Amino acid sequence: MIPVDEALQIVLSVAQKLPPVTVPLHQALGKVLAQDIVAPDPLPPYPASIKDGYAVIASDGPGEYPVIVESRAGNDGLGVTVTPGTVAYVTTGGPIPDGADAVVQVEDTEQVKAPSETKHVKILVQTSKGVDIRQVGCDIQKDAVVLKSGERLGASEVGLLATVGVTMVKVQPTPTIAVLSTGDELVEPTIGSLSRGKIRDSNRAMLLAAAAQEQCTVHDLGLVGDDKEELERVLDGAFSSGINILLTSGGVSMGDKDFVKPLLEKKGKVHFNKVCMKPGKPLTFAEICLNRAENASVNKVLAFGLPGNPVSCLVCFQLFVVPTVRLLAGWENPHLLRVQARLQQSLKTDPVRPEFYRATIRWEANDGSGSAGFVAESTGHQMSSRLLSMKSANALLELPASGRVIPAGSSVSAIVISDLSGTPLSKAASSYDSSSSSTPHKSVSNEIMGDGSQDVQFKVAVLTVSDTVASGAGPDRRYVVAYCFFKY
Ligand SMILES: Nc1nc2c(c(=O)[nH]1)N[C@H]1C(S)=C(S)[C@@H](COP(=O)(O)OP(=O)(O)OC[C@H]3O[C@@H](n4cnc5c(N)ncnc54)[C@H](O)[C@@H]3O)O[C@H]1N2
Ligand code: MOO
Repeated sequence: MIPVDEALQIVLSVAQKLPPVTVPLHQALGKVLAQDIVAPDPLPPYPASIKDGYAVIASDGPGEYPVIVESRAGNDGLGVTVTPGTVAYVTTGGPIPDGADAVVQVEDTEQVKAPSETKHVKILVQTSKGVDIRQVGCDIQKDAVVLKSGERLGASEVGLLATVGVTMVKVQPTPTIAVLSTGDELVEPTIGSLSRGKIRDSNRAMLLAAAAQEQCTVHDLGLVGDDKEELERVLDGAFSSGINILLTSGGVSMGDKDFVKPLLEKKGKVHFNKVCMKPGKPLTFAEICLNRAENASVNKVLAFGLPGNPVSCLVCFQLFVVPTVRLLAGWENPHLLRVQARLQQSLKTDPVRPEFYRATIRWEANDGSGSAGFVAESTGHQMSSRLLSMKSANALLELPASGRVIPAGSSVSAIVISDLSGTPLSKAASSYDSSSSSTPHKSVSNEIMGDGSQDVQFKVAVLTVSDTVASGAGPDRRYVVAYCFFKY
């Protein structure tokens, strides 16, 4: 049995970043950039109005002026010059016509009954040069590096790519993962009534979901019985199909039909086959090198023999496979986030194996120490067969092996295993006290959860409404909004 840190170090030293690929913008979300992105033009590309109002010459001061042109977002004011004693109507984002050097917002003006055909307006305030004008390049300068190789692309980064006109982008791909379950006791989840000795396969669906959550491309290799030849045939097929990672579940312990380990030994190099951890002791890791005839390049498959117990299986996925996926996908730091959390109840530790204890952590204004911090609540009985203990867990508490009891209130290291933005709110933060406020507002989360339904689905349509964009004169950032609704 090797320690967890050592095992993870081995895995990460064997794993290698995948070669970059070029993808269209809509496939870039969540990927790591493999090139610097330079702005080919400034933003705004022309001096633009910050307000709906009138472009003026500041030194003209308050008074009544003819409106010589209307420069809406788009190109309406092109070729017209504002001369002393005249103004131009402008809308937010619209180009400032030549000659004007400030904008007076509509609220500081008054419409004048037209003395002639030309519209007139009364400017009520004294402004000064540059007011309410975005100068060329004030948001992004021409030739500025807006994104650097190695940065991960979220919604705002996708928006920046769109802004600078990058529609094909070089990124690190995410790995392709194949998943299979082994065990004669397993039947497909579609089976309604179970015959004696049979259970439904939870791990394959779970691992496929977990891999998809990490943005991997997934291959379902199905269910394989405890049949060595059949298992070897499926493994061979998987290895030659161009996958980066193979995940098997079950068949890695000491049973007479645990064929995964001997087969991985036959196919490649097994780096370790037991890790000192609870749960997950029989975790096996192997490196399979394949010479692919077409280009003679060596293709490497990282194979994880995950334990069959569902909790052990998913804990090993989190602790070992997630950092591996991140490394392959080019993350600078592939390690999982750790925070400190205070125990809500005392916990007995294992005398031999460090334990990764399933817990729900949440932020409290007073974590019990008098200061703000995370508190950790147990998800209940920690048997490695009890997947319910994993259900609401957003952290794995790292409990060192000592056999002793860690008292409630102690601060322990918690490995974050899910997006903390979904973390339950503390009572104080989530409750809406109607007596203390006359505002009829309720938090959205309270409203959604109030009727007990968590399965609320939203359909979101995103539309850009802009003359500037429609005329091709400005960037369309609807991707930024659209991608905010993707889970990744
Ligand atoms: N003599 C020993 N026996 C065991 C040891 C040991 O050290 N010596 N280790 C135990 C530990 S710890 C674990 S964890 C399990 C892991 O065993 P395997 O990885 O070989 O898994 P199986 O024996 O195939 O299954 C274990 C358990 O999980 C259920 N299972 C398996 N696959 C699935 C699936 N896809 N979906 C749902 N449930 C699944 C299976 O029915 C068993 O109940 O070994 C201990 N034994
Ligand atoms: O090591 Mo096992 O995964 O405890 O049940």
